[in-house]
Amino acid sequence: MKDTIKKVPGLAVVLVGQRRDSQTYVRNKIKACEEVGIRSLMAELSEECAEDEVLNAVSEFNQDPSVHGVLVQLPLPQHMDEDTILGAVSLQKDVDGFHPLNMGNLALRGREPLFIPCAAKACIELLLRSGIKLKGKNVAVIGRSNVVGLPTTLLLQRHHATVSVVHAFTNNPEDVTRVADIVISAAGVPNLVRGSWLKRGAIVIDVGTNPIEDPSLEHGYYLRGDVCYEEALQVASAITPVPGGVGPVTVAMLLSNTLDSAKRFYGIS
Ligand SMILES: NC(=O)C1=CN([C@@H]2O[C@H](COP(=O)(O)OP(=O)(O)OC[C@H]3O[C@@H](n4cnc5c(N)ncnc54)[C@H](OP(=O)(O)O)[C@@H]3O)[C@@H](O)[C@H]2O)C=CC1
Ligand SMILES: Nc1nc(=O)c2c([nH]1)NC[C@@H]1CN(c3ccc(C(=O)N[C@@H](CCC(=O)O)C(=O)O)cc3)C=[N+]21
Repeated sequence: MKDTIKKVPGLAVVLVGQRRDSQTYVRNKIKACEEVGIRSLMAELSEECAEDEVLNAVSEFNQDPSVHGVLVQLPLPQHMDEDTILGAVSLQKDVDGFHPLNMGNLALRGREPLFIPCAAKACIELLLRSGIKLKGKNVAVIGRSNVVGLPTTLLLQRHHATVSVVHAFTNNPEDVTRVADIVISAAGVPNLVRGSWLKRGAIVIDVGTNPIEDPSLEHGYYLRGDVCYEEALQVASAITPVPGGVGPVTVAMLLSNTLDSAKRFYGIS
């Protein structure tokens, strides 16, 4: 009996600062952990704290044998070096997949990362579970960040899709998206993707989760995706909404990565 109690998966979250959207996302992650029986721990640090305090929190979680996943919620305050902090997370506990070695292994053929970043994994999972084949498909990915765009592109290529990447300096992005079978948007710009940007029958995955301030609401904001949903709905054959689309699946992927990590730790296949 004691043995089973010991084998509970554990996720530790480091949250720096008071951003309301980050607090909500972290709360969602912790609530999801509770629902499935993953133990969650949290270190909350102030916006003004020193980088060393964040590194100390990460280091403590790295060494805690009851913790199998360590996640540093992004964005970090401006005065902190994201690379240093993400690189300090134990490779074996990097359930976000943002450690440079995990990202490098995702990019290199013949190598397997220990963890795949959750939002990228969510996009692929949504497509595959909907019966959509990726091999040979033309996919436009809007965004090339380390968090979403880049790992999504790398993962799509692993599934043999032909990927075109659109970013802030792309001229006429609609010319790229209009020939795509699948459009995945992760730009962080509300209503960027219009109906006219899409080929008829295209499949649209909207990763954008953009808080729009509205003081009259309880949380002080509501969420909008990157895609003009009403317009896209007229053209697309399938589309994910915001909220209630990629976000909750991203959280599910985090739980899945944490479980995989705990199994690896305990030697369970
Ligand atoms: N649903 C979920 O689970 C998750 C949602 N998100 C959401 O996804 C969005 C993107 O997040 P993240 O990648 O961290 O954001 P970043 O700001 O780090 O990256 C945005 C990317 O989009 C590109 N971009 C910005 N504006 C435009 C534009 N007008 N046209 C084309 N490309 C543009 C940027 O290009 P350049 O590189 O040239 O600057 C950059 O590559 C956000 O709304 C975020 O909240 C993020 C993580 C998980
Ligand atoms: N280290 C790190 N890892 C991340 O994975 C990470 C991050 N930092 N920083 C910010 C982005 C954003 N992100 C979301 C996760 C869940 C929802 C989510 O659950 N959204 C719900 C609703 C949210 C709400 O209730 O307001 C939905 O879309 O339906 C959204 C966005 C993870 N990110």
